[in-house]
Amino acid sequence: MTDSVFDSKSEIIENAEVFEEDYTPDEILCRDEMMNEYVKVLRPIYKGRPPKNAFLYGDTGVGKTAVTKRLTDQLISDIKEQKDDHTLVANEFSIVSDTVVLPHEVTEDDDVDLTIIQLNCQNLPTKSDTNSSYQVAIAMVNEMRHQEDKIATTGYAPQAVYNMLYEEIDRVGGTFLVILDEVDAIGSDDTILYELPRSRSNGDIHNARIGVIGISNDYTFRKNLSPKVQDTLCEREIRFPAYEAQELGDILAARCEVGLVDGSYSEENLRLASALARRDSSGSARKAIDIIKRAAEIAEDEGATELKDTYIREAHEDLQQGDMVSSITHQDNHKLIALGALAEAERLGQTPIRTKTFHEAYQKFAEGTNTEPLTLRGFHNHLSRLSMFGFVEELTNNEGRKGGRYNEYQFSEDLSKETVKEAFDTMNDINWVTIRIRPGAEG
Ligand SMILES: Nc1ncnc2c1ncn2[C@@H]1O[C@H](COP(=O)(O)OP(=O)(O)OP(=O)(O)O)[C@@H](O)[C@H]1O
Repeated sequence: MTDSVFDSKSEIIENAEVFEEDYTPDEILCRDEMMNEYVKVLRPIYKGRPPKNAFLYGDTGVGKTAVTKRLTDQLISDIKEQKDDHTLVANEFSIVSDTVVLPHEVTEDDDVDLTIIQLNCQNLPTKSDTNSSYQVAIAMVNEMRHQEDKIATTGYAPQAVYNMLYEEIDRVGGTFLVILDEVDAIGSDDTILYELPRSRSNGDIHNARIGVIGISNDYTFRKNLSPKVQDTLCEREIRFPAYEAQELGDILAARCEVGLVDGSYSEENLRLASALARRDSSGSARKAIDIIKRAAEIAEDEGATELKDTYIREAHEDLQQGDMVSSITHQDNHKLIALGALAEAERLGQTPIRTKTFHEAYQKFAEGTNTEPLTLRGFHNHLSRLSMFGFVEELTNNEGRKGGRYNEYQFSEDLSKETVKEAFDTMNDINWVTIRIRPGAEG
């Protein structure tokens, strides 16, 4: 037996893969209704009829991707089975980063050729609003080309890219299912979403039929789509509601049964993890699974052979902290600078801090980051948002005639100056500034 420092004294995690993001569970629980709807969308493909378009929406972690993966896998295997007296040729596509291409199945029976291309629009090379449809088209062209024929992500006229895309689609032929995950990331230029479903009726392609499935957790995106896209893409809509705590418990129980050592956890542990996930993520299975995974790791580090509620609470706090860091990094520069200035104020023992002093601290921090500071009024708008988002707490004081009414600010219970600093440390485009604050700027 080896005696390694990397070994833990106890083992609770039996199969770590089942807690990874790309794991496909054996069974999708609590989503029967959505699966039934989804099957109706995919059924024409199985039957060799023209594919349908659909739009799936629901908050993060509610099973949109898991259900999609499960049903497309099943579609491929059922088509294979249906045609098992024909020759199947797996057409190898290379995989560009963050995109998944399921194998292209070519049967001798032309009407069931199926190519599934799945792209995560968030991971495309540019986030610029004006050309994301263009980037989707380029990514699709590259999915269908061999390494040496792939095209660059810039430099082509949009029409030239669409022509290449149609050429590739026609070359491969058959039925295409294009799944665009996080489709809202394509922004306001939704050209690709009406180009693709209409390409056959517009005479751009002749040998293929295309169905498009858009997946999003941004409800406003659907509303803002151009009417012609709404008509096609949203032909069918499938809404994925948040999971209830009980449903999260069922999903966790199934996951832990394969992932954790028998007898190392209790129903109560799972109930707590589900309740915490339900509370702060409005029902994300991903959150519930992450809590259990982290809690099991903490338990192993502690040398424990069983999960305890304290580990689950600790895991939850760790993850909250991570979520906080990432939501800070998504704020604009003025809000970041305001948070940095508040962290500095707290370090100097100046919190809660009055508005004018806070504004002065913000100005100093802004100067140190080479940012043009906002006036008190503009700054105040950002403060209101920070307090609305739950980063900052606004305290209203009333000292009557003597002192009047005034506001003071401090970090909310969920945020600390260390977390703000940690968030700054992860960002390359803004630096931390050490400032001095003149107390009593309010006069
Ligand atoms: N009904 C379910 N049964 C089993 N596991 C599930 C279920 N729903 C979600 N999961 C698991 O929860 C995690 C998140 O699910 P999924 O990726 O499908 O969410 P999503 O709705 O696509 O989220 P996002 O919008 O953030 O991409 C995955 O590990 C997935 O396997």
